[in-house]
Amino acid sequence: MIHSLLVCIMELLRDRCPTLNGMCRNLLWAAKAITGRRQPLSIPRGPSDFGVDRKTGFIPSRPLPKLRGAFKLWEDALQAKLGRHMAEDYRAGERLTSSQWPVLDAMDLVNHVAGSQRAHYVLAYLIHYYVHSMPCKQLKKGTSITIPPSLAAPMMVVARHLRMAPVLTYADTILWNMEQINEDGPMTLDNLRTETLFSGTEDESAFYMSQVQCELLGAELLGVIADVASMHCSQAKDATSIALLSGALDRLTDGLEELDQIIKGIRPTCDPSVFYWRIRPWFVGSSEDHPWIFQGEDACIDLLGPSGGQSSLMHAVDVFLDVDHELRFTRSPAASNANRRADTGFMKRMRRYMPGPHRDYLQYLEQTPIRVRELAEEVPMLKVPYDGAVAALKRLRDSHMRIAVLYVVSAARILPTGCPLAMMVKAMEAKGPSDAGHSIGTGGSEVATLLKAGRDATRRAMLKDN
Ligand code: HEM
Repeated sequence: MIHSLLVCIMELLRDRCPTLNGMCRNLLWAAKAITGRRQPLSIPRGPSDFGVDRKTGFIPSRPLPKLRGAFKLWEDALQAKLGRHMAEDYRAGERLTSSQWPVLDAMDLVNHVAGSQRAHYVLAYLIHYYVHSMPCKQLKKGTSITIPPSLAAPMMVVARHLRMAPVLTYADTILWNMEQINEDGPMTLDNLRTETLFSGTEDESAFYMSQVQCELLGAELLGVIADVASMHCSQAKDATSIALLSGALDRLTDGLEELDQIIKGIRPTCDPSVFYWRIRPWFVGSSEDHPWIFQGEDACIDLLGPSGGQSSLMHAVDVFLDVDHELRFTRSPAASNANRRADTGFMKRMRRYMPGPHRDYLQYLEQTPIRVRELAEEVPMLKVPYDGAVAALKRLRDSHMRIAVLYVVSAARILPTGCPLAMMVKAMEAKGPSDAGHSIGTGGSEVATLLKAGRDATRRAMLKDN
């Protein structure tokens, strides 16, 4: 009885007094949990509980500190074999001697999130280096590649702890692969640089940094999304909230247009041929031709390479605008045959490569009471700003598709001469130039079909056709 009264008072306070909104919301959930009036999914939380920073978004608020003590062994290897010297090592045919290394107990790292993340990052780069610098003769089609226990065992421990795949991911290459130029300076683009490069080229750094730029800009978009997520349903249709939502959608549109400009700006700084032949081969994960085995561990399924499809930022925008990649809803214009043939589960699968808390954040956003698309269907004033944001996301996917076709499909047709890469180039040469529309991306997809399907799914979210 007292608890129910408490719930009523707090509902009243929350609706009447916006400044107490956050506090009341938390107390309400707790009170409802006690009274059983409504089963809460979890205590409501904010972005920071999921490792999302107000200023840097999914990028940590500071670069991950280097590992110390016994784990410095991995750091030193990364520094010596990879870093900016890796391309030369590769030419010299040097191999990581990790099979002679001790098997370190990574349980000592898991109490510290940044330590686990750093270990995942260092080990993932070392594992990809180990695999892709293997002498060609050992790599006949169908041969499996065994990752030695010194790399496999600690990687499995940290990957399980972080609830992400034990392989190089978007988090490793983009979110965690940076250092500050001036350590006392801010986490802004002009004070950051890439830490680890496979090819040692400026092109690779530019490829990573363009995505870092997207993620940093994305922090602002995540702020807009978080503000809407914290609104209460009963407020959603009052005049103030509609004006706020409309403003939020306009800000999202502007941000997506800026992301579009960043993607369009990649071309002068990253050469498509360098990307395709000298950078991308290092990203390849386990494949049917060369399945990876983590010595001493059960079989792993999540072992594809890094992909922009693993960017939690892009997923958050999709969730917010209710883009239906899986063709669950009947929307207009109807999905084409090519759309239906595409890998409609790709985006969902890519979530397994994200750090667990980032994936949880997406789930949290999916469960927030305000569904912007449904609201915009009901409230005429929201239709135009909602469609504007969807149109901006569609334009971004159009630009991205053009870039991906240029960098993957077209670049695959021109074989470079004298390229130093051993295993992957040989394997690619044996396969021959790709057919447009059938190039397989690092995420294992048919690139053009997949990206068109994503663009069309975005287009179908627009209300003016539905
Ligand atoms: C040279 C630059 C880029 C190239 C060559 C490129 C290439 C690709 C390719 C081939 C795919 C297909 C899936 C796969 O195989 O992994 C893909 C997917 C994706 N990429 Fe990129 N990408 C680039 C830049 C970016 C940037 C800057 C972002 C922004 C964060 C991004 C975000 C995405 C997303 C979200 C997907 C999933 C499909 C979709 O949402 O449409 N990419 N990219």
